[in-house]
Amino acid sequence: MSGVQAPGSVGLPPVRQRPDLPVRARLTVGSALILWVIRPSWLWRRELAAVGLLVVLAGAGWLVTGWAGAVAAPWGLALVVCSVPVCRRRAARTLRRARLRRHWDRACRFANLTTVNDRVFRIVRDVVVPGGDRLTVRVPRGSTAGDLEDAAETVAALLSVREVRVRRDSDRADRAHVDIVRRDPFANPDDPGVSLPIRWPWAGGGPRNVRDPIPVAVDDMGQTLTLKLEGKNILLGGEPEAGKSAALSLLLGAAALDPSCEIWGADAKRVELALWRPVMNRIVYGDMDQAIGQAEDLIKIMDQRYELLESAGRRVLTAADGPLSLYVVDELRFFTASTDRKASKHYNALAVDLVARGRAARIVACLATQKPSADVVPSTLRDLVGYRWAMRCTTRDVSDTILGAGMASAGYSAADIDVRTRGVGLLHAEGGHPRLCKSFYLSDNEITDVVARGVALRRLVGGEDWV
Ligand SMILES: Nc1ncnc2c1ncn2[C@@H]1O[C@H](COP(=O)(O)OP(=O)(O)OP(=O)(O)O)[C@@H](O)[C@H]1O
Repeated sequence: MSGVQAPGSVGLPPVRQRPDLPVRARLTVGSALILWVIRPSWLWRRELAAVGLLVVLAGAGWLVTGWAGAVAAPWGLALVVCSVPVCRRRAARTLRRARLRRHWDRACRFANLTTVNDRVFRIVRDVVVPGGDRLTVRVPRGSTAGDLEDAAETVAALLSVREVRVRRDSDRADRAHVDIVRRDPFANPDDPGVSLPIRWPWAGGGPRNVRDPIPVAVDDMGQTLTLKLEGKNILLGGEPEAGKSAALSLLLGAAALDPSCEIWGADAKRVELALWRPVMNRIVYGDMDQAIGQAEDLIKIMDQRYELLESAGRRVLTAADGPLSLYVVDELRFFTASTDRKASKHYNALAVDLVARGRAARIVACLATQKPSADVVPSTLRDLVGYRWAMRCTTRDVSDTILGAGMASAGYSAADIDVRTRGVGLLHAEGGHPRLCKSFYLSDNEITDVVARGVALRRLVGGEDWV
């Protein structure tokens, strides 16, 4: 029998063998019962309770009407549970949950995660999400969330799932959050070559406040991800057709639905922002001089806002001081690395200034580019951006230029994204870790509808005297 314990026979002998402890424990009848009968049965308690209930019913039926009742009573209950949808769902959920806990227990034991007292990471909460299961587990005494994180790959193999992710609870060291990723929620089982669009939750609603968290994507566990634009800038990169413009259109949609928001755009390809034109304050296409003029005008507005702050003796602009200005650039490369090098140098200096000083002046830059290399996105510009969103990239290096150096080696590479799942990328917000997600999608018809509502809202509000 394996198991060791310090001298003395009080308490439960450890099941896991610890070679550094010299004395083998003597299993008493009580401790053997706990280890080999009570604890394993506890994991089957729901099933045992169900069987017990059926046996009691059969006994009661036998007492009342004999054998006919003994057969009819348990079958009757089973029939009721199966035919009433609420009962059926509850029973299925309970059995599924019990099975998950048994599999989890067994995986932890095989992954050598038991403590010397035969304890494992205990599930305290489990939620079924589209990508699999999201658990909160209690860390047993003597272990840390890091132990589970180190064994995540072993646990994933034991559970036969795609991936197991572990995150320590930020408030409690004895709690960890575990994502059991069972399937790819972005895959289209009917036609893997077609990326199924996910409808944007704000597509059909009324006016919005652009300062609220904007839903932009769904992560691979089915959770909605939001971005708060105020005080931030965003850089989107990825190979052609990866879904950058589709992601940008969500930010444009949010801005369009907030009549107090100003939208400025620069679109080298003309067609990407064309649909948004009716709600835009100013748009330039592939013209360097116009793009420079537009950036200079935005800088003038920024300076005016800082002057307003200075004269008011304040440091923070509020919504009452003026609109939030969204500066959207689709295909940044055209402006930052054009054939006219002098003009591009000038534009780069303006763009860096806008991104660096614009945040406090309520100017938010959203920059999209196919090629985020150093010659296209000056590193000074890239380092100032709070949100980085890497759609599928051709190489790990390109992915790193968007997300930050070392991210690919840390396991976050947009080059690993399936080429068929358009709109899937890694979204990295300051202070967090990149999250695999798929952006919501606005079809051309939906964009037209959002724009029409944006125009109507602007007409309603009209006549405001902003700085
Ligand atoms: N979130 C999404 N859901 C479903 N399909 C998407 C999604 N995002 C993009 N797509 C599909 O991918 C196509 C290309 O998207 P998009 O134009 O946004 O790519 P892009 O990266 O801007 O391309 P380019 O760099 O050539 O401008 C879209 O027409 C659409 O069919």
